[in-house]
Amino acid sequence: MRNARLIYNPTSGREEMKRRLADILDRLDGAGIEASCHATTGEGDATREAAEAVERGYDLVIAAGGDGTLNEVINGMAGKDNLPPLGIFPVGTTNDFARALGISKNWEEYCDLVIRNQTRAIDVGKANDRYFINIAGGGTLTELTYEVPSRLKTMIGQLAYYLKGIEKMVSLAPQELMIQANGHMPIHDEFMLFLIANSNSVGGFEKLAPGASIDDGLFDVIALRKCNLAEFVRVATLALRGEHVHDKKVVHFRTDYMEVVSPGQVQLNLDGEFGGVLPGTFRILPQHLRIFA
Ligand SMILES: Nc1ncnc2c1ncn2[C@@H]1O[C@H](COP(=O)(O)OP(=O)(O)OP(=O)(O)O)[C@@H](O)[C@H]1O
Repeated sequence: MRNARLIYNPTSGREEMKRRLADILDRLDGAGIEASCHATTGEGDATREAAEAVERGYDLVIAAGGDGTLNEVINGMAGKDNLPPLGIFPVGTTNDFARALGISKNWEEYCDLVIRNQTRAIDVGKANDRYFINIAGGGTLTELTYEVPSRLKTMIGQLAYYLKGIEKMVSLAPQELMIQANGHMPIHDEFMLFLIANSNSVGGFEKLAPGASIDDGLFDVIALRKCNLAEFVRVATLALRGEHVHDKKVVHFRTDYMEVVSPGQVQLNLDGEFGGVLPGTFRILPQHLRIFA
């Protein structure tokens, strides 16, 4: 018998977990996995529960929700020793990470994968004292992720960001950044945004970090230098096809550690959530977490 802790957000997406819960528990139980459940009540709850689940020595943890819930669960688990593997039921409005890992939305198939104990180890990013799995970003343009309405994202995916980006560019000021990365010369310039990608699925833009791999022990860093609206439209259009990385306005490199500072106030975005402000140190924890996938 394996014991599991299932942490789910009852409000995620179309409240799917409320309908599915009994069936999921049944299927796991039938295969010798006894799961106890916790329905989250609000912000921060999933983090506390996940940390406790690790401390109490559960054999596995399952997070059910959207990227917000998953980010909270990862923040409760990462950094600890003897981590149990993590399962993900992607029932949120945005499920970028599950998409990046090819995790099935079919709950029966996914239960069977958990039952078979089929896992892969993935890198986890650490930004100052917080963790992320998809992406860390900074610069005014990254605020897009808060501004594009969920419904629009679901309907038209990456096009929603593209359109909002163009709309926002009109009022945007670049920010001065100093970037120091392991294995690279320091860079000091004005940037519209910088992205530190761990996976290649970012807000529906699957080609934003086209070469990023979730288990290579490296971040793919993409930064857009100061540019005007016409240049932005060119780069954004190239980004739809993953060809922006060769543009002269784009800085692209791989690293396992970097520091970013700015004389201005630059907000950080971690997996789509507000993540504090610069200065930031970004470190990769290679293959830190096993995921059922
Ligand atoms: N019971 C609850 N009621 C309201 N909010 C909650 C509850 N439990 C958790 N939350 C919060 O809801 C946030 C979003 O959840 P999640 O990502 O699972 O859903 P989602 O449907 O994908 O949402 P989003 O519209 O943000 O993509 C979480 O970060 C969490 O802080």
